[in-house]
Amino acid sequence: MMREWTILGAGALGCTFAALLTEQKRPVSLMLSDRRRRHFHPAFEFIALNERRRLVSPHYRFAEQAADIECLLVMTKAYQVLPALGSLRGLPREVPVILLHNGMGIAEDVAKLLPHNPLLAGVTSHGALREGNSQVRHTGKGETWLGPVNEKGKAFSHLTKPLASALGHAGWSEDILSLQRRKLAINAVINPLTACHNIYNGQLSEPRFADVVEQLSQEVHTVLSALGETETLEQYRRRLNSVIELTATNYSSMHQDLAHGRPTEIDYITGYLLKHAGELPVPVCQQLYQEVKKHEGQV
Ligand SMILES: NC(=O)C1=CN([C@@H]2O[C@H](COP(=O)(O)OP(=O)(O)OC[C@H]3O[C@@H](n4cnc5c(N)ncnc54)[C@H](OP(=O)(O)O)[C@@H]3O)[C@@H](O)[C@H]2O)C=CC1
Ligand SMILES: CC(C)(CO)C(=O)C(=O)O
Repeated sequence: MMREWTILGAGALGCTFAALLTEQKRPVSLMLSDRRRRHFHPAFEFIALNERRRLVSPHYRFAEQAADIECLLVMTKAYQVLPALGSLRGLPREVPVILLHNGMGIAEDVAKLLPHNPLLAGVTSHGALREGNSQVRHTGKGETWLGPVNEKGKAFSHLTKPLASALGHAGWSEDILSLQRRKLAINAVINPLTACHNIYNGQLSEPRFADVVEQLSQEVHTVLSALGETETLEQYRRRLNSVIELTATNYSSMHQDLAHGRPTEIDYITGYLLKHAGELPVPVCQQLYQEVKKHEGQV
């Protein structure tokens, strides 16, 4: 039986996944927030990497239709995950729930909220941008990894198959926590620095940022190592530099969030590190956290 994918969070990434899944004739529905109830477009325009444009018309659902969900991909911002899932009364307990947001620390609360559901997490390096109310651009193709958060989640590795054919790549990792930490390690340097200094990612390679990038990388690496991460500082530095190079002309998501007056995901990136630092000194993380919070408060 072909399972219908329900995507909770019809934003840049959610619409991009919906467009790529429908292209493979996979049944998809987009679950919209309450505020869209009165004004949603029946279709959105998807601009593919090759500039080809097409209209995508998935099924639309609202929270009260949670009982019909077969497989749930959660693609809201990190701070929206718990309120969004909390409104899904009647979600069947056998439905797998896959969390695809940036940052960490939410899966633990979701496990308490939905103790019976198979719970999975994922990381993706696809890029997507909203260009208007009903227009979404796919900006970069990347890898997507899923893995189990709880015991029941372990039975769902087969979900990577339809995702791989739609997205170009999807893999399964029993240690998804490690992949999330590695993504967080990148975001914890690039995102707050680019947001606070109002620069694009590539500018972090300029000599004026060398010291702060180095100090911040060491702090991030120390905290994540204490949490069990095995990547060496040297391997991490190389990975970070390569992401800075590959995304040199991008504005990071945190930069864009601040620039558009939206809340950021800082609590689940730098905030997660601060929460787990214990006695470890993390002065640069602390300072950047406060600075981003201050900017958020001003918007
Ligand atoms: N965009 C990208 O390139 C990438 C994003 N990510 C991560 O993926 C996540 C999503 O990012 P992105 O798509 O850019 O974010 P967006 O802000 O574009 O999308 C989030 C969507 O979630 C919706 N939403 C919020 N609350 C609810 C709710 N209660 N019920 C239903 N829908 C809800 C919002 O709806 P509304 O507009 O109505 O408020 C919005 O459409 C983030 O964690 C991001 O860091 C990861 C890799 C790449
Ligand atoms: C990798 C990076 C930093 C690319 O901009 C990103 O994931 C983000 O902006 O959130």
